[in-house]
Amino acid sequence: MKQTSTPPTLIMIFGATGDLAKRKLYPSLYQLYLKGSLEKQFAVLGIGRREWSNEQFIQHIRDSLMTASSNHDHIESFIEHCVYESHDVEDSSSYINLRNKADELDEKFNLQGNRIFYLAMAPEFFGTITDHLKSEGLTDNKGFCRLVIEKPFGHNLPSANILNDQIRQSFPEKSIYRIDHYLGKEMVQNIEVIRFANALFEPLWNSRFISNIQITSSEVLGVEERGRYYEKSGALRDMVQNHMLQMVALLAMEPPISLSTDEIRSEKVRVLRALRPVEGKDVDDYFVRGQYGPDQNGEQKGYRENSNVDPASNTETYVAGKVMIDNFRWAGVPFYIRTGKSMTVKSTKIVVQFKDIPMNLYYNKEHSLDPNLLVIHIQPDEGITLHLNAKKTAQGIDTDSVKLSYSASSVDGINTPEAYEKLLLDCILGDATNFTHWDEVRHSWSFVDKISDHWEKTKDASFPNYSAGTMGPERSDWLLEKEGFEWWPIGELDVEE
Ligand SMILES: NC(=O)C1=CN([C@@H]2O[C@H](COP(=O)(O)OP(=O)(O)OC[C@H]3O[C@@H](n4cnc5c(N)ncnc54)[C@H](OP(=O)(O)O)[C@@H]3O)[C@@H](O)[C@H]2O)C=CC1
Ligand SMILES: O=C1O[C@H](COP(=O)(O)O)[C@@H](O)[C@H](O)[C@H]1O
Repeated sequence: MKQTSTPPTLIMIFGATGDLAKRKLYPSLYQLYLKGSLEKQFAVLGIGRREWSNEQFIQHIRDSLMTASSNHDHIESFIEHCVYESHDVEDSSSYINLRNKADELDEKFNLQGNRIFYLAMAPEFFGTITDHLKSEGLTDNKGFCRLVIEKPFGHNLPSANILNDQIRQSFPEKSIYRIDHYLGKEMVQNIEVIRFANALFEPLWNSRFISNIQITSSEVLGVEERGRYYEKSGALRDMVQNHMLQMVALLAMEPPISLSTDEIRSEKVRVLRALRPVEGKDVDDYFVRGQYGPDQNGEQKGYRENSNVDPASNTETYVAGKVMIDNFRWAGVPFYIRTGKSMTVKSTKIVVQFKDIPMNLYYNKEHSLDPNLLVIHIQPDEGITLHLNAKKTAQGIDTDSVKLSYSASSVDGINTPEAYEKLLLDCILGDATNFTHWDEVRHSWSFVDKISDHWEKTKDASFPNYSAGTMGPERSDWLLEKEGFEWWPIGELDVEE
């Protein structure tokens, strides 16, 4: 089935031999190709350091697609559009070869000079690459030039600032597509629709009716082979600065006056500007950090036992926090967030807990009323569930909790597209709505830096403080308990199909 058709495009992937390209980018491009979203006029120019022949590259893509896709029928025609160029991004002299190759592909596939430069490489190379793309004339083409940048965008605000200044020398903000793959997830995109397309929710979406919002993104996997990266990052920079705060912004923003990229972004920025800064000793009241140790049976190893990890590492693999938004709508409503590695379940869920009704007519000693909840299931299940109270089917007026569920996969009957597929398509179409603007990045770092500054000054002597395979350190329960709340057990809230 043909989706939206796209303009002719050359997609230059820097880091074409790497993990991200193999696991996400080629399968996503192939899916777009299968759906007819890539016209015949497209080409992929893969760039890596290793000296591969074109045949080796094509075999690499074939392997990736054979594993990732269940439809192998069009692999051979797809890879006819893929070409490899060995190139060290630090070698200024070889950009001229790249330019020639890009021009050749332009002509061969009639790409009308449209180019996307996808930087799927370590961030230390981003600035060098963009400098050279401009100085060697790769951006002097007659079509559009877009730059896709992978995370992490800097390590803190000062480094993000430097990086931003550098890439802005070569690309204007409107041509920069900073990836946050959570913004490509179906149910993250659905947050806006649930809020703004339902008369039922929007009038209640404020501090008068909502008592707290909980966002959990838990992973079962540990840090595995990514110790080198993770040691410098930790959960706060890896997940909170980007994905978690983006979800907070989408949940908390005011209705935009239109669905244009600029209007949505500016509402998100206003939320990020309103985040209550947490610094110094206050960090210990608002945030909890954790690091996993081995599990009770010794089957799963602890974080400190991973390769490229300091055996006395102070890096957090878990963060829970209370985020306050100091504006009129959200005064006094805590947004609790938590994310971590090596936890019990792989799950991302948002639980919106409504305030209790003013007087419970149905209260008796045996049972109290459950609060109304709206659960937004981001992954692995996708959908929404509304938890209500209704009369028990029996004599009397006893109440029971009931759930109204919508499961995206069972209703729509299709697998939702992978986040990267949607984001690549958006980029080819020139829609930057689901990418992060510099202002969002700037405010997120500013919030997160104050927390990491405090943590860097103070070692956590209790690390490791949760066992692999559990829901994090006990102190994260205290964070809610002291305010009369508790984490909703996300493992038990699955959407009912
Ligand atoms: N992997 C993932 O799931 C995710 C990755 N990311 C981000 O994506 C980016 C890439 O990650 P990932 O694919 O895992 O990294 P890899 O280490 O697997 O790949 C790195 C790539 O960079 C290339 N490279 C390194 N140095 C040079 C150089 N001097 N000149 C040319 N090419 C070079 C490598 O080429 P060669 O091997 O030929 O030397 C390789 O293709 C990172 O920013 C990461 O943070 C973000 C989210 C998820
Ligand atoms: O960006 C990242 O996200 C993944 C989690 O993504 P998900 O789509 O599987 O929820 C995380 O594992 C990784 O550490 C982080 O860099």
